[in-house]
Amino acid sequence: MELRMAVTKRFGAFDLETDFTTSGEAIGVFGQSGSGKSTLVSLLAGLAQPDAGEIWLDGECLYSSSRRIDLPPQRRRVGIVFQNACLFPHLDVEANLLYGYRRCAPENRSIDFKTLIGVLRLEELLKRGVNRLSGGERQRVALGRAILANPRLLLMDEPLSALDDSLKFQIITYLKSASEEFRIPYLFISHSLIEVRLMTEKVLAVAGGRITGQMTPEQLARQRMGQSQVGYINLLDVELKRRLGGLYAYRWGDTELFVSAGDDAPRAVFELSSRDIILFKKHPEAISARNLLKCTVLDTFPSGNKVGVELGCGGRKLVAEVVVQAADELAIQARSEIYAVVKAASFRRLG
Ligand SMILES: Nc1ncnc2c1ncn2[C@@H]1O[C@H](COP(=O)(O)OP(=O)(O)OP(=O)(O)O)[C@@H](O)[C@H]1O
Repeated sequence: MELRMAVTKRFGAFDLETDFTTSGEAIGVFGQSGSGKSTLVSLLAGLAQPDAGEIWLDGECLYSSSRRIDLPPQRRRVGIVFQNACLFPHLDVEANLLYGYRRCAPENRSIDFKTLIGVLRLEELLKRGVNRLSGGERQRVALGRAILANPRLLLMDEPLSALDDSLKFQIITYLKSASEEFRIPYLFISHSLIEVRLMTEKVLAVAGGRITGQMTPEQLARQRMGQSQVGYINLLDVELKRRLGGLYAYRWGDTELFVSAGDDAPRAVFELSSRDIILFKKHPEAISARNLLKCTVLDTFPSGNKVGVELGCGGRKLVAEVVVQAADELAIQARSEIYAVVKAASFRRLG
């Protein structure tokens, strides 16, 4: 997918002005509340009109003020999933889904209904009224309806914001697998850095109605680490090995991690703040913390008044942070060996 948006739009005191080109299959739009993310979505989908400029999607002009082009929403082939599923309350799940098909020109109806309901696990819900669905089920139906219209681009505008944390991370799996299965690229709009890191491979950062940069989610996370209350959040994808009394042992790359907040699910994602990792130059003796990880320093980078330390650990990476004096005392530099110590209680389960 290739998108170019060079547009201006003024709403009272707020003015949006963008001039960017981006390409990819999983792109994030990240910014604080009021930065202009939803305005971008509306302009791209044709729900609002720019004051001036041009919008191009995959080589087709959707909007041009100078050439007087303004394709109506249904001809843009851009699907949207909003924060609140916006389903038709008087229709059941199946009828809501089939509405997506009706929005699609017959020559573009290439999404197989059965495959879709399989991917989104909606088989059992087809005859249910949408008012009797949970928040997560409603979002799966909204996603299915948008996909059945076979859009060339799916806009997901804060699709997880209205969901509980535990549900959010289940829905992420559906969003990603449906987009991959049906090869539909997406723009994922969110003010949550964690969501953007889990969902996208490239991010457009938005602030005050401007695109302030394009970067990888990892670069964005490091950029924001210094200003964040919680430092850098490591995301660890783990597999359950065994239970040990009150602890759970997980495989993370080639490393075994001991976690107190585990459960019996075979796979999980845990968060670990860079501030909960203590670094030792030498192997410490007799410690109460359950995780002692032998690491190699891969990189160091400034982060506010601290130093970010990227560690290689059993084939995976972790980011820790230390104050400048500690970095000097420990002589932390690329390729040096170091021990990272983490308490079993420092991991927080996502989902
Ligand atoms: N239809 C409108 N009329 C007047 N002002 C609007 C309209 N739509 C958006 N705005 C204003 O434009 C600015 C950007 O809003 P927008 O919804 O795009 O931000 P956002 O980044 O999506 O925020 P949020 O994450 O809270 O949804 C806000 O100041 C908002 O009040």
